[in-house]
Amino acid sequence: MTSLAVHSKKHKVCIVGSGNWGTTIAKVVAENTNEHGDIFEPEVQMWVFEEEYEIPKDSKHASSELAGKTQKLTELINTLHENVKYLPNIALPKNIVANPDLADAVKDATILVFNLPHQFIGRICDQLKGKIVPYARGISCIKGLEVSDSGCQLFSDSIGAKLGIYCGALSGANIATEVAQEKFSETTVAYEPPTMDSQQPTPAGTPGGSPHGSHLDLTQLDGEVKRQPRAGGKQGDRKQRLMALPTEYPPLSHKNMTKLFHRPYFHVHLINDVVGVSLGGALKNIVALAAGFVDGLGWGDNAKAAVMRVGIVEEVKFGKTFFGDSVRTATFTEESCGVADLITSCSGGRNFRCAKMAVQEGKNIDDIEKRELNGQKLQGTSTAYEVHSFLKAEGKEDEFPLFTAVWRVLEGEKQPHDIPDMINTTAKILNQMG
Ligand SMILES: NC(=O)c1ccc[n+]([C@@H]2O[C@H](COP(=O)([O-])OP(=O)(O)OC[C@H]3O[C@@H](n4cnc5c(N)ncnc54)[C@H](O)[C@@H]3O)[C@@H](O)[C@H]2O)c1
Ligand SMILES: O=P(O)(O)OC[C@H](O)CO
Repeated sequence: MTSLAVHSKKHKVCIVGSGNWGTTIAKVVAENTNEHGDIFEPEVQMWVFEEEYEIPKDSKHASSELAGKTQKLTELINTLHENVKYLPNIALPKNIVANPDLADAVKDATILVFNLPHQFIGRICDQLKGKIVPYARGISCIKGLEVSDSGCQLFSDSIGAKLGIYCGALSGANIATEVAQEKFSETTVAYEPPTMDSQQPTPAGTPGGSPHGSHLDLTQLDGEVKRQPRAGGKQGDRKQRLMALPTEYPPLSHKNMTKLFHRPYFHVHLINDVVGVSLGGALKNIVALAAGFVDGLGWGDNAKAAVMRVGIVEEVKFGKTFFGDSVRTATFTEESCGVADLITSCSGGRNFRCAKMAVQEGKNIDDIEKRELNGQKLQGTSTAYEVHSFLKAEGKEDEFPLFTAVWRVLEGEKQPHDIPDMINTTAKILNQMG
């Protein structure tokens, strides 16, 4: 059944963040807002943490009148239609507007896409309070976890709680530069629109939409998709208090959210397991460090496969232990945000590459990060510390030997060649057998 409703307003999108992935997602979204002018305003605001930047002498823009002295990054992006610092050599659609003023960038935006290194999001949310449209909806592309004295939270949950909005998650096997070059990849989006957002009727024969966590058929996406509240029920409870999207706007149904992110080269699978999507993206960064450590020793593919195997087991166990049974194992094994992201991250990701170089050169990984990444940020090192402090507080360090091993190596307590011993469950079993 198709709704014939005509909506007088269109959704305005703001990307909060403009790094390597932030700019790539801005490109994806801006291509789609141009194509779907019936749902979205074409212009996409991209908030930029302003900085001065000088175009390098080997850049194709070296002869530009902007070259030769430092310029504001926003001016460079808006003039050259390229993020010369964080996504060089990728042409950006002209409907992306780089904006250094956070409050101005989010003004009137009904869709907020959060995409910045996880260590900065708390402060950004503080600045956003009271500045956003109260019925805005969010998507977090952040790969990390918020660990505090009160426990461990998904960023989609903490953003939602701080801003009083519904926030879903997007994560997948997505090395930004490859996506920006329009090489084929897949991603996973967890988005459960609050009931009130789905103003179009549920298609006949699909009461309540698709089953929890399964792929969704695009032809059936106009209706609401229901999910059991997960352990703790925070999202479920909060959703009841959300402000309804005014009927002047097209519904933010699964179908319209898919139209925002899906490209011929970037395939979106919508599922309901926001916990699995978020944990896969956050925890694989720790595993990628372990893969880099053993590869840096020259131990070859079998060693890397071993830490990846243990890593995915610990990812699922972390979900089940701390977020309850509503986390689906299949999210880790079948979706792009699970094992596929683990594979790509342990092959060509920044965490993997920097960890490998650190071992090969006998240097500190933080120094390698500064030398190699030109301002981009590793997420695995801080996540390893954050997850360790959470596991320690829970008394469960021993139950996650790989996550703990990575922290020990980063701390200098252990060496990369100690990793096999630290994840050796056979030795433990033999000990127990006497
Ligand atoms: N790069 C990738 O390939 C990729 C792919 C998928 C997901 N992700 C995830 O997306 C998120 C964003 O990563 P990214 O690659 O866009 O970032 P990045 O690693 O390129 O980090 C640089 C960004 O951080 C910003 N920044 C620096 N200091 C800041 C501050 N004090 N406050 C606010 N911003 C500041 C910079 O302005 C720049 O925009 C991360 O969680 C990452 O794990 C990255
Ligand atoms: O480069 P990394 O290690 O931050 O990983 C990038 C993406 O998350 C891969 O999906």
